[in-house]
Amino acid sequence: MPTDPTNKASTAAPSAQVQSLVSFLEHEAQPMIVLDPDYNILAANSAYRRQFGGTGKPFIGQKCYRVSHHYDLPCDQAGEHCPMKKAQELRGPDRVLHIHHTPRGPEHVDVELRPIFDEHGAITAYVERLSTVRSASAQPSGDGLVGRSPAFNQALAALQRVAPSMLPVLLLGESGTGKELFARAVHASSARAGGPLVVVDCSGLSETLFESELFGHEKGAFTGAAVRKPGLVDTAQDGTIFLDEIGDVPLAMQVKLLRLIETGTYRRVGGVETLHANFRLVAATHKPLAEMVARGEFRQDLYYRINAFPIRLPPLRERAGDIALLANSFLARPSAMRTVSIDAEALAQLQRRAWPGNIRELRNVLERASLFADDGVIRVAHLPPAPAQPGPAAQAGTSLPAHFDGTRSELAAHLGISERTLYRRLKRQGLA
Ligand SMILES: Nc1ncnc2c1ncn2[C@@H]1O[C@H](COP(=O)(O)OP(=O)(O)OP(=O)(O)O)[C@@H](O)[C@H]1O
Repeated sequence: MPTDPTNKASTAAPSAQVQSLVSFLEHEAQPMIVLDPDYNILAANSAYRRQFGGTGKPFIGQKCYRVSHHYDLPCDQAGEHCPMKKAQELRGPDRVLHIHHTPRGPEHVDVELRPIFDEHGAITAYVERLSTVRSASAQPSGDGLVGRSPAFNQALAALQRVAPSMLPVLLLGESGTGKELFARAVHASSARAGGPLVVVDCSGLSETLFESELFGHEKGAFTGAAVRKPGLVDTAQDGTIFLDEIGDVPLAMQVKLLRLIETGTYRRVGGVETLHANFRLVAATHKPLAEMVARGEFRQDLYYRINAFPIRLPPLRERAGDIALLANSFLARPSAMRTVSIDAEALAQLQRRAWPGNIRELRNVLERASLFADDGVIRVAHLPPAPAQPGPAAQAGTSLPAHFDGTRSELAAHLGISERTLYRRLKRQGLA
């Protein structure tokens, strides 16, 4: 196999078995390396050399944990999951999501390791296949999901597993934790990425409105139905439907939703024809659905259907390690009118806050602070005063001010919550 001379280092000559493996892997489209059982990289195929080999540093003969992580110890001794350890124990393949150093900076990489056995059943080598994860960024990025903390990586690893399947996904997380962004990433990482993604906000929709929005209606189905209207299920053919705040679907509608999911069929309002749906379901809620089932507020059968693959999205306070990365991402957004940075003291203060409004609140605080940063640097003085740490009850539902002079969207921005969430809360308090 032709190897880059700069990447050669002294290592034992690979066995004939490993040599034939290497030539077999050379023209695989995905980056692959061959490792000995002592973590040494024996060979890399051309796709690996192209994608990961451009640092100018040698990697053949080097330890995999040095090259990919700049660690001096194997991953498991550095507090991470080591797929080689696991593959050795299982005597089979293991897969893990890691952040690797690459010529482009840190990147999320999906790593799969397979052991290679000799005729006596001993492991002689491992083949590692690497796929760069495109649905999230481990360095500041102008758009999409960013994050690299263990709590974020866990949710991302789950997303990577489920996205290519047709399984329904349930995203569970507080307001502003990125449920919609995750739903978009599930769609974009699936085989349906070329199809539509239809977002349905289930909160604030009455039963009849929900039904006609979802299933559409025939001409004359009800007063005002002057023409036949296709429903969101029609629009989502060959794509994904994202049911946001599924916990708000009225009980009577839950039966129809269940039938749609179970049989893949539905009828327009006022129609007799049975239509066939073809969509992948992603649902989200900030509500404790299991408790709602116990209280009879949510149908158990529907819950089991949608809960096939739950992913918990961590609140920002559980991923404070991502605050600098998120802040630098928001400050680098193309919407920013000029380049603004944040000083270390202001950043440290942001890292100590509780963030009941999660990432949305962080984004709003930074946008506001940018307007005060006349010399292009956000300092502590530009941040809104840190609110007293709220108790758990207050955290569950940011309390609304008694009086506010401004529009609904200004009030939402002021509270660091979405307009949708504000509407829900106003409704709950009988104000909407
Ligand atoms: N991991 C992330 N990286 C970058 N931006 C993020 C991330 N997660 C969320 N955001 C941003 O935070 C804001 C809130 O995200 P999103 O609307 O997806 O949250 P949500 O959980 O659906 O909120 P709600 O329940 O209130 O509708 C958006 O501006 C989104 O772009």
